[in-house]
Formats: sequence, structure tokens, C-alpha cells
Amino acid sequence: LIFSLFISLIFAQDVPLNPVPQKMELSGFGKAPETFKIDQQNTDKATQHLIASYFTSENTNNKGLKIKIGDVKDKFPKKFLKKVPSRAESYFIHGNDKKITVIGRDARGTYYGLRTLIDLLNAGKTPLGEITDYPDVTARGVVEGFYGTPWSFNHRMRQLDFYGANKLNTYIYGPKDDPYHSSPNWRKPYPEEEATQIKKLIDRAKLNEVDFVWAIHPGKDIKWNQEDRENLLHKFELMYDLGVRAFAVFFDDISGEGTDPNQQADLLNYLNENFVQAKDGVKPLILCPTEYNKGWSDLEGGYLKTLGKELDESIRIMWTGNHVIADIDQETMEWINEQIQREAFIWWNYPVSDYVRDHVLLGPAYGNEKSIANKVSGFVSNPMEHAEASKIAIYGVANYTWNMENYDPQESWQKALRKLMPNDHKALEIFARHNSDLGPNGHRYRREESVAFAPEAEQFLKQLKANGKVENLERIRDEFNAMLEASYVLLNSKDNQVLNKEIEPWVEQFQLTAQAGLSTLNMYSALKENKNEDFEQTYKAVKAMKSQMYKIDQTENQNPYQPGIKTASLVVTPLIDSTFVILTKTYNKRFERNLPLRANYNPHQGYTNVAQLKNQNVRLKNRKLALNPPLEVIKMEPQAYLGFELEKSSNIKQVLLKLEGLEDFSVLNLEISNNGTDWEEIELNKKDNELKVAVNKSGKFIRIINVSNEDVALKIKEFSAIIK
Ligand SMILES: CNC(=O)C[C@@H]1[C@H](O)[C@H](O)[C@@H](CO)N1CCCc1ccc(F)cc1
Repeated sequence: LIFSLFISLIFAQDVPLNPVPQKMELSGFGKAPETFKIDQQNTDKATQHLIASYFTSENTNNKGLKIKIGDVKDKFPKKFLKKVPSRAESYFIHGNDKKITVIGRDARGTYYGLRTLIDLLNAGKTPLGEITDYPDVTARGVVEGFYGTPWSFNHRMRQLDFYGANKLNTYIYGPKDDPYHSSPNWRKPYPEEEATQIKKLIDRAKLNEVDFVWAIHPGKDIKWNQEDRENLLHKFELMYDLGVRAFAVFFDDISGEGTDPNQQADLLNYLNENFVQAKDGVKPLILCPTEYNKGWSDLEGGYLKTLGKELDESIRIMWTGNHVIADIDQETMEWINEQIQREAFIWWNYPVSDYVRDHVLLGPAYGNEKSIANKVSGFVSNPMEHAEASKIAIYGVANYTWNMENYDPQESWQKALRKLMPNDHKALEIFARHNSDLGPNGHRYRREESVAFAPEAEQFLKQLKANGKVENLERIRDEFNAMLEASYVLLNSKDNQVLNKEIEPWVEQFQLTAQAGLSTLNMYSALKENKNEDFEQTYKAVKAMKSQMYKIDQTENQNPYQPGIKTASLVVTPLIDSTFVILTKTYNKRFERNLPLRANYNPHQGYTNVAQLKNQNVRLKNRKLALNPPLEVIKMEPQAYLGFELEKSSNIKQVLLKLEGLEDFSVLNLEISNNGTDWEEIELNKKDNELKVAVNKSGKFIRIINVSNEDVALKIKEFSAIIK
């Protein structure tokens, strides 16, 4: 065993076998010859296609190294046949300098054996000895189940090829925003064009030994009656006619009638009897329950217990873990499997980013325990809307689900980067290691980021705050330089234009971040040498970079949820912003200057004569300019005012005001102005303290002003302006 482990270690470093096989007893490798002679037994279409695509007239002839490939039903030496593991999709390879034998337990096993052999041949090697291999998890792959722009047809075709190459066998089609998957059109057939595309996807899936699972999401408006039962059956028939042979029913993220577990179970059992069992070649049904995580399950209600009791045992039940976004451990599985009386089918909500859309999640796929292989009936990843970038995590899931106990997140991550960008993987690594955390979010799910750099950043800030001098300036500068250079290599790389297109805005933002970092370090040096002109010059440069970043953040990736482009948000960006403020504060104090401290660029300022609110921050998000609501009570003397100064005169669409603690609202006027001296009052219905005022006038200044001759005390819950 030690020996075979030793070999597998060499293997792991030396030949990126996707994924790492379970067991290899090799005396080493042969040098792959120029030509081969293929002797294939009754292989299936996918294997024939793979053979034809790799062994061409270029590299096959009668004198070539023999490769005999087939499955356990074919004629092979007994001593080999008995070595083929009994599990589905397993294979056995024997190689010496005369001949290579590949035997699959079944068609898919043969295909995977050939994939492993081709990985070796691509590395110029042949196996000398034996490889015995099988998947740890039955269903392995991806559920396209996110909110946002569904993947394109071309991206899906690429994904299926990636799954075939990495032994993933499941792709569940369930994009939340596809109207024919969900309400209102789940009852309707796909239009001609989409139907044709689905047919092509199914054929491509077959050629990659991937089950294309078509999911329906009827729960928002399903009626528990015969009509809708027929509607669902009819839609499944239509999808069957397109070639779908695996089906799922999602009841997640719904409320109302559709959530009834007895009705859900009856429907699924009905579909199972009248469709799955009635037709040939259809895989077991998959259900995504309404209570799909422990945080949302109401035990007294008995929802999960009901499903566990009522649902035919062949039907898989999906589960995201102890929370909507959660990593999976032993305890998670023991709890849910007991509830539903079967092994749950894991829906891992990573690297999905539809709740942190301004971030890309490019880090290692880590956090799931390695002891759960026989506790799950499936493990699929819900990815980002950025299909190509999601491959980094998906590659990790491929390794994790095939050979779980040997899974190494870091090693898989490095291999994935090389798969995606064979030449410029180093640049991608530098970019990816600073683009992996999600930032603060409602699910409180976080990832490591800038791991190696974080201690340096911490030390730098600590010393800068303590005594204005730092010892690791060079190491910080090196990282910013590496980031800058990586951004140019990435933007210029020909390795993977599809990936480039997806991450380009983030790479541009990353480039500006690196430049802002380097210039902030120049501010540090200029301050230390009292080169005040240099300091102010490089200060201006940083502000200029920040305004460019702001423009990217306001124009790219605009969506109603988390618009914009955030990069390196956990360690690098905070380091730069904090350093910038500390240095500017020090400079202002030392030389009696008052350079604005705000690191982050915002063209609009607060505008007030209330001392309390001098530096009250204003936030611009998606055309909405909001005052960060001050928590304390504000005292406004007569003629005191509070509001905004815009970068330039703009159309002010609407003003929103939520105030508290005001008896008589008439003391305040809402006014706008183009020059800060001539003010125009905007009519307010001064009775309620929650106001949405349509303005639709252009102005550069917006304010509320105390027009009485009494002091006014009030609390501002919201004061914002919609600018178009
Ligand atoms: C297994 N099914 C899911 O995970 C459903 C959805 C989508 O798949 C989405 O991609 C994912 C992560 O954002 N889930 C979160 C949904 C949380 C949510 C839903 C409704 C709310 F009101 C608040 C949060």
C-alpha cells in the first residue's frame, strides 16, 4: 500500500489525472509511442467518439502499441476481469510495454478508463502496472440553478465537454429565470429554437457520458388537480421527445399551496409510476424540497418526515445543508438522512454568487468533509452565472466526488487554473487568490482570500498606525507589482478568451487596485522624505484611479441586487484605503493641509451647515444617492440645512424622506438649487413623516432646511435622491 501510495504521489505531481484515480500500482511509466493499434470491443457511442477523436490516422497503424478496450462482457483475461471493481462506472487498466488493456464495469466505466489513459498519453506517458478506479459518489456534477442570466447555449456545450473530461456525470438544467422551467410557462412547450438547442445539449451530454437532467419548477402556481397533473406529465412527455431521460421537480423558494408535502409526494409518486416506470431508460426522479436546508425546516410541521415516508424510495431528495449556503459535514448528513429515510442528494450552493453579484468567486472548493461519500446519493454544485469562471470550483467538485479522501483543495485549485489557462496560469493564480471572498452578505457565508498576503498587510497597518514607519514595505510593494503585472498578462492572454471575456471588468478593477496600491506606497515614501509636492501629486493620482474604479463600478455588471465590480475586497482594498486615510491625515496635520480623506471616490458630497453631520457619508448605488442615516438625533437650528451637492446639475427624479421625532413637519422645507444661492421650494405634503416626493427638475443641490425660528430635533431614517 505504501508503495502504491508512493507511486500515486509521484503521479499526482507528475501527471494531472482528472480526477486522481482511487488506486494505482504502477512500476512507473512507459514513454508514449508515436502510434497505436486500437482493438475496441463493443464500446458505446461516447467511447467510440472519444477514440475517434484521439486515435486518428495520424497516430494509429498496425505496428502501433496495442490498446484493447471494452467492458466486463467482452473477452479479456480472467485475471484482469476479476480486478474490475463491482461498482458502477469503475474501470481497470493494465499496461506494459506490449499492450494496454482498459476494461470498464459498464459503458461509463470504459469511457472513464479511456479518459484516464488519454490524460496519461497527453503527458507523453503510458501506465506500467495497474490502475483500479471507481467514483466515490454516484451522481456528480452541476445544477444550473441560480438566479440571474441563464448560461448561454455555447457555454452549456463547453460545460458538458468539461464534465466529460473530468468524469462528472450529471448536469441538472434548472435556471431559476428560465420561464419555461418555472412559472408562468412551465406548462408550455419550449419555442422551436430553444427546443432544438436542448436536443443538441442532450446529444452533447451523451457524448460526454453526462446525464442531462431537466428540472421543472411548478410550485409557484401549481394547482393540486388533475389538470395540472396532466400539464406536468405532458411537459415531461415533450421533454422526453426532445431526448431527456432524467427529470427533476424543484419546489424551492415558493410559498402557498405548492409547499404541501403530501401533495408534492403524491405528485412525484404519480410521475414515478406513470412516467418514469412506464417508459424505458428514464433515470430516478430528483426532488428539490421546499424545506431544502435545516435552517428553514420546521420539524413539528413534519414536512421532511412526510416526504421521507411518502416518497417512493427511488426518488432522490436534494439538500443544501444546515443553511441555504453551507458546507457539508458528517453531522449534516446524519441529520437529514434520518429525516428523509434515504441518502440526501447534495445541492452545494457554491460557487453561486447570485447574492453577491459584484464579486467573482475563484478560490479553491473547500470546506466539505471527506467522510461523507457513502452518505450522499449525489453532490452537485450550483455555480456562478459566469460559466467559464465557475470551472475552477467545478473542477474541485469533480476531484472531491470521485476520490473524496484524497481530495486536496489547493492541489485541485492549482490544477484547475492550469486547465483554464495553460500558459498564463500564474497570472490567473495571482488574480484568483485575491478574488475569492464574497464580502459581507445576508447568508454570512465567507471564503478565505489573500491568505499569504494577509499577515503582511496586518503587520504593515499595525506598524504604520503605531509609529508611522513600516518594515515590510518591499513585500507589500512586491504583491501590488505582481497584481499589476498579472492584470496585463491576463488582459493580453490568448489562453482562454471565453474566460477573459467573463472576468475582464474584474481584471480592469484589479489593475486599478494594484496601481492605487503602488501609488499609496509612493505617498508613504514621499511623506517619509517630506517631499510634499510628490505627496500631493501621487495623492491626486490615487484619487484619479479611485474615480476610474468608481466609473467601472457604476457602469459594469449593473443589476438590481449587487451592481458593480468588487475585487480584492477582503484584505488588499481595505489595506489600501486605510493606508491612504492614515497618510493623508498625517500629512494634513503635519503641514496644515486639508486634503479630503475619503479614499473611495464619490462625485457627490454631503452638503450641510450642521456641524454634527460635517463628514456624513453619502452613498451612490444604482442612481440612488443616499445619506448614510445618522443614528443619533440631529439638532437643527433655524436656517440649518442638510442635503447633497451633486457633481453637476442633474435631473432629480425623486426624493425619499423618512424622519422621526417631528411633531410639526411644517418647520422643514425641501429645496433644490443649481448654484447654492437661488433655491426653489419643492411642495411637500407635510403631514406624514415618510415622504416620496416626485421632483423631476434639474439641480445641483438638494436640501431640507429648518425654516422656523425654533430649534428642531429629529432623527433621519432615510434621506435619498434618485438621480437619472
Ligand atoms: C436549493 N435551492 C436554492 O438554493 C434556491 C436559491 C437559488 O438556487 C439560488 O441560486 C440559491 C443561492 O442564492 N438559493 C438561494 C435562495 C435564498 C433565498 C430565497 C428566498 C428568500 F426570500 C431569501 C433567500
